[in-house]
Amino acid sequence: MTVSSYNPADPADLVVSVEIPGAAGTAAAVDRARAAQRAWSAAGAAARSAALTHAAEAVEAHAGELAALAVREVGKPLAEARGEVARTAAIWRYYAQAPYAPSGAVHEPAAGEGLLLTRRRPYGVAGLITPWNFPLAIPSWKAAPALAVGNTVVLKPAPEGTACALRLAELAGLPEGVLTVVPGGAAEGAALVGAADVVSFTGSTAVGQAVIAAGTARGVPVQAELGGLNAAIVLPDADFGRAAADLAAAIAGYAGQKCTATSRVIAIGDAYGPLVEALVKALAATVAGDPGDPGTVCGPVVNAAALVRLTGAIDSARVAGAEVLTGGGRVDRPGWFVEPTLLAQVPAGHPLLSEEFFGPVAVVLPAADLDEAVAIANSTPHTLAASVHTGDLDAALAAADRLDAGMIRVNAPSTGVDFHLPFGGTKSAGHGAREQGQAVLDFFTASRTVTLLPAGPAR
Ligand SMILES: NC(=O)C1=CN([C@@H]2O[C@H](COP(=O)(O)OP(=O)(O)OC[C@H]3O[C@@H](n4cnc5c(N)ncnc54)[C@H](OP(=O)(O)O)[C@@H]3O)[C@@H](O)[C@H]2O)C=CC1
Ligand SMILES: O=C(O)CCC(=O)C(=O)O
Repeated sequence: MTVSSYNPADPADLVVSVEIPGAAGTAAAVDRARAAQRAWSAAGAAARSAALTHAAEAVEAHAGELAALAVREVGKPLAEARGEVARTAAIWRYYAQAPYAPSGAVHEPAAGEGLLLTRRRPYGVAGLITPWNFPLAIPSWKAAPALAVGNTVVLKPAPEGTACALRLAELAGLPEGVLTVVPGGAAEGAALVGAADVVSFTGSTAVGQAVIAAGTARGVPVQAELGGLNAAIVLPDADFGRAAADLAAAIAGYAGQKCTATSRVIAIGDAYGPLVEALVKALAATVAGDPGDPGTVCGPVVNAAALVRLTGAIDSARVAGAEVLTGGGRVDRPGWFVEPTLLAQVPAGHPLLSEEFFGPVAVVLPAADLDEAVAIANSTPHTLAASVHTGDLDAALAAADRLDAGMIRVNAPSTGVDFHLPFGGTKSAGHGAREQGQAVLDFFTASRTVTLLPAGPAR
């Protein structure tokens, strides 16, 4: 059996087709990773740091090639693909410092002599299941911290991002068994969850819940970053031109295929009219088309199924009485392209208001005041990211305090978060420890408490 990926802008272009190992082959890859783990952990901080630095340098040295591969394999517009490559190198460099970070603390005993130590130890093999939308950065922000603290890694990328993951691992050039890519689909993913010592997943809510259940039943730690139904709140005092530019980027950048993309725009009071006018203009002016063109903002969606799902949702909303303010159809060119789209008056109960669609499509909703806007934003289990647009810092902080979203950006697109801070959502948007930053180093290690008493005869 094989897995293949195709160019979303030119579906006749087969990017890669590789053999997949099946469940047994995946379990064998985990065994090999487990055999390599002791030496990797024992190699010491300097060796692991040097290996991660080498990975960063290799990514930088092949930046143009990797960006072109992301354009071709997942349809990421060139400017964003270049940004993702730079972010990928920065992630490996950032975690190259982690092996030198303190791995615990020293405490005084509650009574008597001795020493109490806490020490973080690697679990063994980290099983990583990654999506196609950040085919270089997400594998890196899971693998680099897992490796830094002494785990070895088996990575199962989404089929659509297979070539990117394979090339990334090749360039990283880590010792045999330390970073293994297992191409494949659900069988390989499930086998990895069934064998790894710690599991990190990013993808859809439905698959994530299956991964959480399977990993938790085995008693291994599971971290899952799942879908978002992200809200942007615009107050009447906002600069509508600036807010519209930020929102258009968050709705249509990379065709809305980011878990942090904005899909609900909530305009408070008098903001509604001018904001809608500015946003329609900004979305209509968004450059949609060839992802290889450096000026393109909105490329194709990832595959034919995504195209059908998105155009079907827009059509069904229209039939149910929604108004299409801009876009609403396919971009007139071969490939899987959807126009940047804004809808108003989407009736309550329509799936666009409750499900992650992962496309360049948003709905605009009115709210009487900040209380109502926050209530609308929080009225979903998929609370990952949010943005607030206002010149009133007090209002922004009040909103940030009350929004359920795990990541809130003020006067900025909801997308584009920093890699050195905790990343994740609340409710159904996330499970387990946060990704990224220093927080994830705890996730990839188990704490040991060690009590040391003086040797010799009892005193
Ligand atoms: N939060 C985010 O960043 C992302 C969210 N998504 C959301 O998910 C939707 C579907 O995208 P998709 O890429 O198919 O993501 P999925 O979550 O459906 O799949 C992710 C990966 O998990 C594999 N898998 C399927 N079943 C299992 C299982 N039981 N155990 C372990 N692994 C399994 C899939 O294999 P196979 O492909 O063979 O099913 C795939 O490789 C998108 O439209 C979007 O809404 C997608 C990407 C990122
Ligand atoms: O918006 C970002 O910077 C990151 C988005 C992301 O991690 C995702 O879509 O999975």
